Amino acid sequence: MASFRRLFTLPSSLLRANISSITGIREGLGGNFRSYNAFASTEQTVLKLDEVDGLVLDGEVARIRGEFEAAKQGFLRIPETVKGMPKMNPEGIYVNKNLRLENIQVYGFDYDYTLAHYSPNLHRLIYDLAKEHMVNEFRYPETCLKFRYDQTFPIRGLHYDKKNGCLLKLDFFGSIEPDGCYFGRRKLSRKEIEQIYGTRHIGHDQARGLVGLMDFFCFSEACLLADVVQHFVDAKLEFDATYIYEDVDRAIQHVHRSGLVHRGILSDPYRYLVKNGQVLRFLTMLREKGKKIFLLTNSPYNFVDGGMCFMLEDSLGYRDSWRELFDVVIAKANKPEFYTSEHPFRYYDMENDTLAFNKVDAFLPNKIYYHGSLKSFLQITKWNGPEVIYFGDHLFSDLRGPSRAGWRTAAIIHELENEICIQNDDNYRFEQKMD
Ligand SMILES: Nc1nc2c(ncn2[C@@H]2O[C@H](COP(=O)(O)O)[C@@H](O)[C@H]2O)c(=O)[nH]1
Ligand SMILES: [Mg+2]
Repeated sequence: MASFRRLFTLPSSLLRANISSITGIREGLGGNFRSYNAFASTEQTVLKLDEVDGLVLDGEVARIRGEFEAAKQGFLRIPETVKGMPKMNPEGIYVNKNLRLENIQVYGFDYDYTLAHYSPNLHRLIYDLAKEHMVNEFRYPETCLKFRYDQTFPIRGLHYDKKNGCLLKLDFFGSIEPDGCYFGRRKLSRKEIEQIYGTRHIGHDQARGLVGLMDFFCFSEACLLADVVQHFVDAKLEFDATYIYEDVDRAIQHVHRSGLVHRGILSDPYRYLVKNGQVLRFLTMLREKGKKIFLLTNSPYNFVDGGMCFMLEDSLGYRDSWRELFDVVIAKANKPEFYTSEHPFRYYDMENDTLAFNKVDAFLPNKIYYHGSLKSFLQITKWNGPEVIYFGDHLFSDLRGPSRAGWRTAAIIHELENEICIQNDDNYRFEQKMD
């Protein structure tokens, strides 16, 4: 209805006339117009107006009808123009720089949220594990166990303000979005935002107290931060927003570093992992075209192996064959430091779950390597920056670091699919047209 209203820019006099007339008719004619919708049935309303003696003068009715017809014609013209605008493919690949794929000889992939995709159940798992850790290890009140992950709450790219305890959505220029400031689970009004921050713009000093929650894994953290703040607010207890951040962050780190989350995912892969047959088709096609392929992930090997076997089990011949798709597999790479450090690679012994001590000066097929650095990677592979493209989801770990190294990058932006669907929707397009 909102879009219809916007599109249908009736002159205010007409609107006023209609609304008051409808009221009059309702009162006067009892139930005749009970199901009236002020906008959907405007024409009907106007047609009836001149039949109601004494309510509106004939001249006024003619004027209203004229204005209505003009507005209606304007409305009818718009779809034709808008219809001509091409719709975008939500599953498409979009470029912001020219890229000749024939010049790309090497394809690199991140693992989590790039090759492997997860259901929202994963956020719930991380949230629950971290919450339990805070209660069991940091002695947060047992009532915190009642917290439930709310998948409608977080989005990517929020900032937590360690000084004030607010979650912020900043725009491109570093200003707080009007609807984008939450204290606990409560959205703050513009006035409240101004009381805390002075203006909507975040200055240098304030920015120092912000921590970015940049990737998909951070959804759980954002929600848990908000819920813990809300807990203290509800309990009318004083709290330090920095300590809340530190506790939540430590709990989240524990969940990842201890491998709790990885074991949780592999214990019930159907619940967490999303199978996608196109991945294998794409990798196979690259191999057939003679491209080199590498996997560079921060995840531990066993976790990646379990996930890849699960995702490709229906299409691959035998269990371990996914590794044959890759020329090089690097796990626990410690991105983004990988791009700037000088760490050597270590050979990972899959059988014994141990790391070898000897120097790595070649990548052998079907072997796994840990840690390392971009510098060693380039020395060993001799792959040139511009002939490499790296696919990833994380702004710093997968996009900024590699770009600085001269690689081409491809960002996996899940949100775009939904954004494009919204932008393709006629309601949205009509609204834009009228603004
Ligand atoms: N220690 C932390 N590990 C984290 C955190 N968030 C995610 N992760 C882990 O990183 C990898 C992501 O790997 P990639 O394939 O996308 O490079 C995955 O194993 C996560 O469990 C964190 O905040 N701290
Ligand atoms: Mg990733």
